[in-house]
Amino acid sequence: MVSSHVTNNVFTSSHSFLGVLDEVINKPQKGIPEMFIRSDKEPLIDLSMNDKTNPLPTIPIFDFQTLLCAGDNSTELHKLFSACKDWGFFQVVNHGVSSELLEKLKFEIQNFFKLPIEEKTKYKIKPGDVQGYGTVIRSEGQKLDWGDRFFMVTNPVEMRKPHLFPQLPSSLRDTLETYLSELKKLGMAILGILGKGIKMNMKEMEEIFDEGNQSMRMTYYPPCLQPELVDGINPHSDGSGITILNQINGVGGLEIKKDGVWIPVTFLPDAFVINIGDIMEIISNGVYSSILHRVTVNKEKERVSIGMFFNPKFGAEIGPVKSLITSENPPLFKTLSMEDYYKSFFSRNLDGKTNLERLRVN
Ligand SMILES: O=C(O)CCC(=O)C(=O)O
Ligand SMILES: [Fe+2]
Repeated sequence: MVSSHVTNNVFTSSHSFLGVLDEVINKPQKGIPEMFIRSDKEPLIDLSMNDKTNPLPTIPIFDFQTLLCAGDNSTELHKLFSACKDWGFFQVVNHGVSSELLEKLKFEIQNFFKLPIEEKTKYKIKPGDVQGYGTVIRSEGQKLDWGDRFFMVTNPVEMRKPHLFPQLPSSLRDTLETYLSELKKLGMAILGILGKGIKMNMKEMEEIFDEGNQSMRMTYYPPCLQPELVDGINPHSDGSGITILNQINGVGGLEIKKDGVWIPVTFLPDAFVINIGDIMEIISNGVYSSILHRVTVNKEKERVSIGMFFNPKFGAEIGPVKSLITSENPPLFKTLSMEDYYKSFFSRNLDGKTNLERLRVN
């Protein structure tokens, strides 16, 4: 059994599947294999309903530079805090990450997924692990997503697995390294701002996330002849504090569940989609919402995305922040170590909000 070389078996699994592209599309077979067909899938959104007279709501958009300069009681910050409560998702523009870097990243990631199977197999998730190329299979009959993904921990640097990040093609590795450091700055700034909305001082939030654990998932969603049968990614909430998602090639498909309705996240060039994860819902004692989202796939076009997950450091305790707890406002979630949190999170597949529900105080 191979386990993370730093932590004791918190990132564990049984075995894995490489990907749709190499195991399905590039092999002769008829129709969509049973293991991808979701009989319980909620129908795709009928976009013809999204007309000018009756448009679907769209997730809020913020200018990052404006947020940075905004006073604690400004309308702009209040709008942001409301977005985190009501939507759990927002987009940021003017974030300072250069278009050149984003273009380079797009080029490198697209090329990576086009590598021959032998190259990608080098990164395949090993038994007992959850990091690497592919999808973890935990049970017989498990349904698989119509997406090829590569997940790994990138920070702290000593937690990188020697056969993953350090072995990536050097041009991808260098570009990712720059991207990760740019996103770390952005992520920490956003976390600090979000802290203000729950009456935390910036120090408190920084202490939780500073030198934290960051991971990333790159996903390639191949086109599918019967998109209504499959999920690009099953409805889930993220286990992170926050996630910064980059819709690399501009092809949509991300949808979030708001007030019982699936709403598409529109693509905005050079914008990042930011969402609240389960850990932030816990820390904020339910003030901020970690929202269900899914990816639907497309008949003609492939979708490529990269998400970066910002988590507290190992050794941190997570639980509702003390400044929010009063006798009228008791803790809604348990307090636990990050290690126990990861054990619980990585022992299951992404599926609804099941992990968060387990951490709720009865
Ligand atoms: O590809 C996307 O748009 C979303 C991916 C996602 O939700 C995830 O990786 O957690
Ligand atoms: Fe997600």
